[in-house]
Amino acid sequence: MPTFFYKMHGLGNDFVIFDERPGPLPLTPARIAALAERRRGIGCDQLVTLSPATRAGADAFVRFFNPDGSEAGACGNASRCVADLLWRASGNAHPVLQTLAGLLPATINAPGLVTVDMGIPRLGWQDVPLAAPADTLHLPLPGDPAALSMGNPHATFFVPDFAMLGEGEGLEHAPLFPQRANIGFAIMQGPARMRLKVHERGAGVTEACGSGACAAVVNAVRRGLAERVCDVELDGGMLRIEWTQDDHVLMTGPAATAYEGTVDLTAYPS
Ligand SMILES: N[C@H](CCC[C@H](N)C(=O)O)C(=O)O
Repeated sequence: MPTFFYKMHGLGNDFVIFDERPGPLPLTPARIAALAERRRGIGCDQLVTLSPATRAGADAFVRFFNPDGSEAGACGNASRCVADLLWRASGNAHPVLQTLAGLLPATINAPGLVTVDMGIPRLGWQDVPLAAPADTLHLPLPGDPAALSMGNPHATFFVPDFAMLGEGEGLEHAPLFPQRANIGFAIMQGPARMRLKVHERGAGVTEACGSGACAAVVNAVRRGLAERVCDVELDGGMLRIEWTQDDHVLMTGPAATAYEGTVDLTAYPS
């Protein structure tokens, strides 16, 4: 029985998206991992599902799964893609995504150019979360990172170059991060621009990380390194991030459909 899916990406951070609003699909962590695998499966950085919204005002309940089968509370690039998908289906240029991180209002600025309100950054050590009390602006780790949650855990290292990138795997699993963490490496290029690479939790280094860009800008502002509106250059392209005066993080960038297809889910291990 073929199951329809969308293959989309935000700056090369790519997604397989299943719409379960008509009915639930037999997706298990093992099957998600198999579908995300780039040789024997479809291949993606995250697998995304849409389900019927359970909160008033939301258009869909959106869940994000890493290639290792773990679930993430937020995914910025996929949120832009889902907003674009919802708009194309409904004509509503202001879709609202229900996620584990909360309700995310989106705006379709133009076809393929989307702003998502990623919500309020959580700055407390218990919010990230960390394994023990700590100043989230200066974690007790070599390299002195800052940390926060955008609904998923992020640590940001402010660095002169990307020599530390290979340490991302070990840092993701540091004991300080009981739920692991996404590890960002940011090179400031002025108060309104940074270059960022992210080793993503459960996925490794990706071409772009939307929630990581949000986290990096908020952490840079907290450190006095950036203004509240900052352009973030990732390997896959540019995002514009604004940490508003009322504490919301707005992320603006592209969303693209690569192709649509069908897959026999039962052909994959459950
Ligand atoms: N790997 C992340 C989820 C995907 C985040 C990234 N693709 C984005 O655009 O925000 C985590 O486990 O928290």
